[in-house]
Amino acid sequence: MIQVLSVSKQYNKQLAVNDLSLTVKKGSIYGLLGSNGAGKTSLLKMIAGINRQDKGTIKIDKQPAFENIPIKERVAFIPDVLYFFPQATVAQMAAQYKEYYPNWNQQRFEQLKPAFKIELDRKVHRLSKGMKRQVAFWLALSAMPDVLILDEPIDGLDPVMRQKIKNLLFQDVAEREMTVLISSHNLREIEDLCDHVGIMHQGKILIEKEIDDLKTDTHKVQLALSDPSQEEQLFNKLNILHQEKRGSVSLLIVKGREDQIHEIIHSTEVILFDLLPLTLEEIFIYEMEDVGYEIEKILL
Ligand SMILES: Nc1ncnc2c1ncn2[C@@H]1O[C@H](COP(=O)(O)OP(=O)(O)OP(=O)(O)O)[C@@H](O)[C@H]1O
Repeated sequence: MIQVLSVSKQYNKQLAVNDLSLTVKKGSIYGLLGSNGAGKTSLLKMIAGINRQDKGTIKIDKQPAFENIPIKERVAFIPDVLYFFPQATVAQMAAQYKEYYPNWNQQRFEQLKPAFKIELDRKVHRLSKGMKRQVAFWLALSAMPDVLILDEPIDGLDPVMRQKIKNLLFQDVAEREMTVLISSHNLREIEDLCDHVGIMHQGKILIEKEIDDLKTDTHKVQLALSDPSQEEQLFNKLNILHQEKRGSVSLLIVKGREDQIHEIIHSTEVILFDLLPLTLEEIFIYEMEDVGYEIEKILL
């Protein structure tokens, strides 16, 4: 479990992380979304125990994260800019990981070989960008971490490899309750992976949601009433996030249980009534509109 409490980080005059709190439960996959410069990398480096926060506390399984060797041995971090030892081959990098991570699983490393199809004697710095990223995943997953922190991990991976890696992550989460924190600019890239999503902006988490709740809780409603004068009274009974009018048809984004929305709307005579699911992207856009932020760029 990752617990971040009131954490701030400043570089010279630049406040990168601003009094931020966040919890990632054991065995869950948390997607941290945010535009360029939102503070994602700064936060992940502190959680990975590489950088120290100026204020607040960061704990992994109740232990402080910063430079805590027993904790770092159970945490794997794949940064946005990858680092491998100069001139090292894949096999040599694996040997280094084996030294560092007590839970390194050589059998798993061998088992994953066909998934990545990269020869062990290849020098990592000569591999393509996407292949380097594959090696980073191969090593991290063979280290059997309890916590996996991924900074923009999908960048440079082809669609087949993205799917393979997503499946491997799901497997580790399901089988041994690995906890995953993953940052991205793009909701679509990670929405099928995460069970929680938080949106970060200017060093703060603006909104944080459990995906299953969101999808069952927010709906798009198209509606036309026989008697339009009853609209206001009806709308007051609904929890409306967004509302627009197209001719005589109202388009509403409504929060609440589907059966309750049906019951409220059918208390009035309707000419047209449709209740449709929303994409996660739409839900965030409407939710953010509700708190007054323009968030579309992060979500597209
Ligand atoms: N080492 C550093 N020295 C000075 N400023 C820094 C340093 N690292 C980050 N910053 C600043 O902190 C802010 C947050 O940067 P950070 O890299 O954490 O954002 P990010 O959300 O990961 O961005 P991106 O999506 O573009 O990678 C930015 O304004 C950045 O310029």
